[in-house]
Amino acid sequence: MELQKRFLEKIYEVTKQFFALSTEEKQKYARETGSFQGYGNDMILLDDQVLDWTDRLYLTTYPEDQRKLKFWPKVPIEFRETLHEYTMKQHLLVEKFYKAIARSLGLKDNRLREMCGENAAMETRFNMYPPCPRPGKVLGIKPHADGSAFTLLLPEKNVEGLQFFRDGKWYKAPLLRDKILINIMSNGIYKSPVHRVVTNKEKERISVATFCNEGPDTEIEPELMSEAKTKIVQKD
Ligand SMILES: O=C(O)CCC(=O)C(=O)O
Ligand SMILES: [Fe+2]
Repeated sequence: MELQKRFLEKIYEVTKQFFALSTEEKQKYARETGSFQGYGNDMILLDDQVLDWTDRLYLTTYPEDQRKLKFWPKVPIEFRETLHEYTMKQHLLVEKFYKAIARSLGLKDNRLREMCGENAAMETRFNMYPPCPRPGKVLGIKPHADGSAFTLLLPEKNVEGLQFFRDGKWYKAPLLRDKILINIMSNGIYKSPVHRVVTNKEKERISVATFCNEGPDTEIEPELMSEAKTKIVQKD
């Protein structure tokens, strides 16, 4: 447990150190037009688009042959190695998680894994929200539901900001210490929660979100959910 805690701290540490670099240094990993990977803010899709109050680094981490290392920071020196280790740990967790979800849906243990394929894809987004002079006017991230099958989120443990929407109201997510929060896929049974991040005047906030999806060329068949639903109904 102590080891796990130290490892999660290391992820925060390298993330913080990366965002603390000069803009010039960070720009070496800048996102290219039309690509999601790299350093930078939102893709600009509309003239009057409101930008999120955030600095981001977005990287494909799995399968390994999909990585674009030119966007992987060389500074801090431990960044790449830490992200690789984190990805491998997350991959093991994802395997276990697929099993647990399949079981909870009344499906065979390997059903989701088979469907999502060995090469389930993972992308990691490092978010840094700087202190904001007008917190009431600007959001760190606008309301959204993650498009991933599920998200492993390492939220900042000292600074609040994440909120979830439920029954017409926003609720603050409690601060989590050395824990990963899992947001689950969207389907008729598990709902993908709408969330946002608010800003504050005093403190920067960091989070690391890993989006997990079925592998390339894989589609999750809609029948799976009917299969699951039927089983759940039969169980009741
Ligand atoms: O910063 C957070 O706590 C949430 C980040 C998030 O929702 C995202 O990156 O999709
Ligand atoms: Fe999100």
